[in-house]
Amino acid sequence: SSLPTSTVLDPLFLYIDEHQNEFVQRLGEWVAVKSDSSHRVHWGDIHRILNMTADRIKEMGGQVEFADIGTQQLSDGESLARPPVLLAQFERDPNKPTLCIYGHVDVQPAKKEDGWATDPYTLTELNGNLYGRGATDNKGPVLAWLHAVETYRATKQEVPVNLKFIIEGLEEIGSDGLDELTRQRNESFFSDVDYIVISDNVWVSRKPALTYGTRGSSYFFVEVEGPKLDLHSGVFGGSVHEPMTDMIALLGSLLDHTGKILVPGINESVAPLTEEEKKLYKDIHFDIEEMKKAIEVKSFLQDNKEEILMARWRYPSLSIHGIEGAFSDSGSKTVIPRRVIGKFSIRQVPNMEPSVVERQVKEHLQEVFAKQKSPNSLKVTTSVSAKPWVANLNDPLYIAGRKAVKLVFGEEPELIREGSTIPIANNFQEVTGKRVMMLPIGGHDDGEHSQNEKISRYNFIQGTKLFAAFFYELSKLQKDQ
Ligand SMILES: NCC(=O)N[C@@H](Cc1c[nH]cn1)C(=O)O
Ligand SMILES: [Zn+2]
Ligand SMILES: [Zn+2]
Repeated sequence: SSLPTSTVLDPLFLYIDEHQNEFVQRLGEWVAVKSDSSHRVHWGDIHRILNMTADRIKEMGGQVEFADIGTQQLSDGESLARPPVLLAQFERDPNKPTLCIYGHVDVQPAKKEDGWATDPYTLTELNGNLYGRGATDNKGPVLAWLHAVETYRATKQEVPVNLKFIIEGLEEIGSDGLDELTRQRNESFFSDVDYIVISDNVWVSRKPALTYGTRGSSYFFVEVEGPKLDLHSGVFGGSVHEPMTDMIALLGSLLDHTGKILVPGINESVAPLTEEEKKLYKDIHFDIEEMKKAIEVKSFLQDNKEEILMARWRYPSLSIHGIEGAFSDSGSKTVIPRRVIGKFSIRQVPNMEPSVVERQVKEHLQEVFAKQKSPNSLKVTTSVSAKPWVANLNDPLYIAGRKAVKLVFGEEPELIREGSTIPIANNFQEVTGKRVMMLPIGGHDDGEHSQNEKISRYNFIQGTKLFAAFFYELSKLQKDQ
């Protein structure tokens, strides 16, 4: 509309402020659903949260479809039907641009005994923060989008863009099946989409941000199998090749104490740093001391802000996550585990190619294992295989994002990248050819994947306003062109 901005947005912002307790309550209902995708026992809860999402969309007049995405091969050898992907759309006006919003409603695992201060599945408000698994990753932001739509409807204003939603339940384990669905629906669901926006990451400081890059990821399982049963270390220690000893040699060969990946070929494929790119890091707000305090570490692997951010965003990293089968309870069991599975992942950046990285890692591990001269068996498998994503910052989508941030937060957004992975981001951009932007609302200290994950009430509510303002700015973009 040609109405002044404040005439359109003020009633929306007022509604959001006045209904914030309902919005928080709804987030509580969503957080209470244990939709942890890492284990099949919780997949029923993924179906439940997808149904709850569909119900909200239907209540607001949207049409929903549950798209089948096949079966998942599980680590125990069985296969299981994947929870479907929720595709939704609202009434279409050919004169409006079409925005497709992607999000996920599955979560990382969480147990109170991992060290949470509150029950992870009971949303708990403390000092302005809403604690609970999925509060920021990614139930809070998905709900904020839906609340932005609700706000337009409740204040009797037309949503100024056509809206589509893609909501999935397997993001945290790599979004398997969604790439294929994207290809299948490229000529149908995606054909009239102009823009794709994702809000599944966090700011890097107290300043709001727009995100133009994410790292890719490959996840590795290294299995070493030896004796038929676990053995007594007093009887067999010193006379058998222990699977765990092989495992330590394998995992210990992957990176050095500076964080440098030692797998041959990996670092050589990283895109060189240009002077222009280097400049982008200078003005980013990132307080090293505050971050050290927040996560209680004495130092980082790098010494200055630019190097820390580059290590997070534009260089690869390798993290070792765990060893399945290793004795990990408290106490002092004197066992030789018969079979152990090491788990690690490599975050990837332009111009790395996951399939090449996976081959390089397998060859490296086989070489190290051969030197062990062990009779045990080695098996290396992979999952996730997600490419990095980088957008063009000059895309008009970023102009609308900038304006919306300015309207709600009164300041320019920081232009940032993200160290974590949205597996489908690159796929959306490459397969559909549509413009993709990330518009985060989570705070820099939200602790995604950690104990005590949270989103602040401020970010959740201002984030809802940001999304409402973004619809408006996106529609103006088209008219101004
Ligand atoms: N908020 C995005 C996110 O946390 N994504 C996961 C995706 C992933 C990568 N490997 C397995 N899952 C992440 O860990 O980055
Ligand atoms: Zn996420
Ligand atoms: Zn996540």
